[in-house]
Formats: sequence, C-alpha cells, structure tokens
Amino acid sequence: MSSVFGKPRVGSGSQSAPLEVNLAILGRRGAGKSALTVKFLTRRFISEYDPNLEDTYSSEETVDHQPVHLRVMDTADPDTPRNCERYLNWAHAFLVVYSMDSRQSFEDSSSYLELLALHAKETQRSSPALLLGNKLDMAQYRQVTKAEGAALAGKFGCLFFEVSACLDFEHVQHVFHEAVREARRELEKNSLPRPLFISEERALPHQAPLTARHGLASCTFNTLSTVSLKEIPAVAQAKLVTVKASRAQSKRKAPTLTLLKGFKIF
Ligand SMILES: Nc1nc2c(ncn2[C@@H]2O[C@H](COP(=O)(O)OP(=O)(O)OP(=O)(O)O)[C@@H](O)[C@H]2O)c(=O)[nH]1
Repeated sequence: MSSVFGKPRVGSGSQSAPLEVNLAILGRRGAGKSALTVKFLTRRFISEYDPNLEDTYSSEETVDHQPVHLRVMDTADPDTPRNCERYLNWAHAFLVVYSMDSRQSFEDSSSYLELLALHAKETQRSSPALLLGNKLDMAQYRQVTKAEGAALAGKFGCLFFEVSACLDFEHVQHVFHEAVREARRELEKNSLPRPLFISEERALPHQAPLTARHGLASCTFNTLSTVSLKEIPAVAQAKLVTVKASRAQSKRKAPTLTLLKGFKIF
C-alpha cells in the first residue's frame, strides 16, 4: 500500500477497508504546520511556504498493522481563528502546534485548545487533540519550557510532544500516528449507534454563538443539537487535494527538488 507520494508505507498489504481519519493541524502563523505536514508526507524539510495556503492532503498509512486513509488539513488561519467550522466539524483529531521559540504562538495554542474544548462541550462530540511544541532543534532559543507545554496539555487532557520538522522523520511520523490512534479510539467508542431524540415541538430559544458567550476570538460554528432538527447536516466536506509530486528547478540551482504541487517556495 503506498502513499500518494509514492513511498510504500511499512506493513502494507492488509486486506480490510482502510479506516478514514481526518486530521486538522492548527496553530499560529509560523509555528511550523506546513513544515510538519511536508515532513510527514515526504520525509523532507522544506523551509518556506506560502503563509496563506491552506490545503488538504491524503495519504495511505498503516498504523499498528491496520490500513488508514488519512487526510491532513494544513490550515492557514489569520491571526485570530476565523470560520472554524471548516475544520471543527470535519476533523476526527487535531494537532495544535506552537513554536517553542515563540511565547505568542504558545498562548495562541491555548486559545485553540480552549476552542476545541468549547466545541466538544457544545456538540457533545469530543475529538482528541495533541499539543506539539515545534522547532526542538532551536531549543537554544526556547521561550517555552517543556514543563509549560506539558502543563497546558494536562489542563486539556491531551498528549504532548516536542518535535522538529527538520530532525528525524520517525519522530514526526510517530506523532501523526499517535493522532490516528487517538482518533481511531474515539471513532470506535462512538461507533455504537446512539439514540437520536428528534422533536419538532420544542425549538431551543435562540442562543448567541458560543464564542460570543465566552468572549473567544470571533470564531463561530454551528452547534449541533438533536432538538428540532429533521436530520443531521452532512459533515462539511473539506476540499480534498491529492497532491501529485511535480518537479521544479530550485532557484538556488541546487539539484532538482521534487516538490509538492501547492507548496509555493519563496
Ligand atoms: N528550525 C526550524 N524551523 C522550522 C521548523 N518548522 C518550521 N520551521 C520554519 O518556520 C517557518 C514557518 O514554517 P511553516 O511551516 O510555514 O509554518 P506555518 O505554521 O505553516 O505558518 P503559515 O504557513 O504562515 O500558517 C519556516 O521558515 C520554516 O522553515 C523546525 O522544526 N525547525
């Protein structure tokens, strides 16, 4: 079984239909979301990306000898999260990334974890999150201690890892696979059909968007209630881009790099 990027993954050959897992990567600009995504998908560290580019990539993975069709949404929020339902209602798990050399990105990761917790509370549907302190190779410029990262993760009950998109691939792959394991556990836990009580008699009194009630960033999302709904709205389908490798001559006349379509190199 091979990924869309041509590399067969370890343990391929299983016959059962692959589980489908959607993974969204969140975090402040510059935290390293794209670099981690590219490292995971291509084993390469590429340094510069278009900060406004948001895309979703698919990869055939094998996690614990089980096939997984993994979709990765590399998000690009402006400074404050906006239009969050594109990933809140789509993802089965989240990687929340901060750069350990940036206090601001660490504080922003806390806002994202808060947003995920509120969404889970409002929708009664929790999707696991992993907190990643990125740029471990730059620990000499550290502004966030490992203990602070672990404490924040503990506050929201999520796993915590310090990683680097430019060090070993296996460590980055391990984190993505941990996210798949967490999502798989949640999906299996929720796979038992739950009774759905639908009533049209009583409509909920109008409620302001959750974030307005909690003073969070201007990120609103549809809250899913089982009252007065005739049917559950289809889960938002993210734009799925199967990225094909394309060859491009590096500007620095180095040997030709095999680059991924969609990652604009400055
Ligand atoms: N040293 C080091 N630099 C990194 C690492 N990860 C990302 N970078 C660099 O940090 C800068 C931002 O990385 P991106 O992957 O573009 O960050 P992003 O979170 O996707 O940012 P936006 O695309 O603006 O949303 C780039 O110059 C990367 O080369 C890392 O692990 N170590």
